[in-house]
Amino acid sequence: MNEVAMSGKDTAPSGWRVAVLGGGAWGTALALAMLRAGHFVRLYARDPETVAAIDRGENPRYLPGITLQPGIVATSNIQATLDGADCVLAVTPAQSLRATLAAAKDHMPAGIPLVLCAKGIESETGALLSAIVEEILPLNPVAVLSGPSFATDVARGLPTAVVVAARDEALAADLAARFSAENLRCYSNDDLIGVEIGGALKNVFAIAAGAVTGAGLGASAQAAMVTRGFVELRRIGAAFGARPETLMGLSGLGDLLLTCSSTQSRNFAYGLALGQGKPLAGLPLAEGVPTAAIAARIATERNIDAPIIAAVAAILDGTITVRQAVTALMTRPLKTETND
Ligand SMILES: NC(=O)C1=CN([C@@H]2O[C@H](COP(=O)(O)OP(=O)(O)OC[C@H]3O[C@@H](n4cnc5c(N)ncnc54)[C@H](O)[C@@H]3O)[C@@H](O)[C@H]2O)C=CC1
Ligand SMILES: O=C(CO)COP(=O)(O)O
Repeated sequence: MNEVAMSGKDTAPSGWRVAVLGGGAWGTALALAMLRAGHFVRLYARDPETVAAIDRGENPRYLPGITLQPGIVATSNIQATLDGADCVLAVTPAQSLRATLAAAKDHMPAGIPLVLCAKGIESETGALLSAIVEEILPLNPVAVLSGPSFATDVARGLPTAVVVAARDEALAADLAARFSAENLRCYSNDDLIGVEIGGALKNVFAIAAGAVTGAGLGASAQAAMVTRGFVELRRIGAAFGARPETLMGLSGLGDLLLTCSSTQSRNFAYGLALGQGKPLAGLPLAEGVPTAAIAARIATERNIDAPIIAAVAAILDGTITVRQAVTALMTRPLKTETND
């Protein structure tokens, strides 16, 4: 039976014209969240079938079983989506962000905020997604929305807390206030890089957590991996200038807690299949796959000790098995517990 997405705020949509780029699970869920927060929502999906489905009030490919509340204006015309927008949410996968922004560039109203909702690092260049926005759209302030938030939970209107970050504290606070609704609580943060890195790297450890579970290594191994993984996340974050306390928050620790413990996470599910030796072809998007390889390269280049990230990258490129990775991690020279 279909479950009707709940409506949060009762306010008439006197709000912003919000343009959502991306008609997948997260783009559609955020479009619903923006409707509930009182905004007018246009959504760009490149696939006409997705547009037709959203017009019918569903997105069965990406959000099966969820009925969309009316109000999302979907189109495959990116210019029409962006025309007159007050704010843009970029919700295509990290490795597609550059292409999405290139398509948006000529139609982007100057000065309006671009809110990154994808989680990853560009695998070819090692660029953070915010750097790609600043390169392609230098006239648009960049913000990031991140934190523990499964698209299906948000689409169903279940209580969720996220963080909205921008370098300009006032912009972050304004966006957080405008995006919040009864069941979406948005905190603000001026540590753009910290919030971005937390979301990008947690996916790598979600894959590792899934692999540990899939290989039947036990709950103790799982806890050890997530804890030591969090140390690696903070080391890489520090190298990019993230504030340590940011990574203790929703984007970072919060998202690790969620995605390292739930088969609802596509990254965890990907790792689970890896650990069980099951086929990987055809699995849904797992952003941690391309990000693991580039994060491992960044760690090597910057001389950051990140053995779990290196192990995930090596498992994914087929150099070692999950079992071999675990043996290598367990037999590293003993050392003092350093947590930074
Ligand atoms: N699904 C979730 O629960 C959450 C996802 N995210 C992040 O949001 C991002 C998107 O994820 P999902 O929407 O879940 O993925 P998805 O796989 O459900 O959908 C991705 C959508 O992007 C479209 N797309 C891909 N390349 C494109 C391009 N070049 N131009 C236009 N459209 C393109 C696809 O056609 C598809 O509609 C990822 O970085 C993910 O980590 C963040 C929080 C929650
Ligand atoms: O980022 C997410 C929840 O915060 C979604 O995680 P997955 O992409 O692993 O499903």
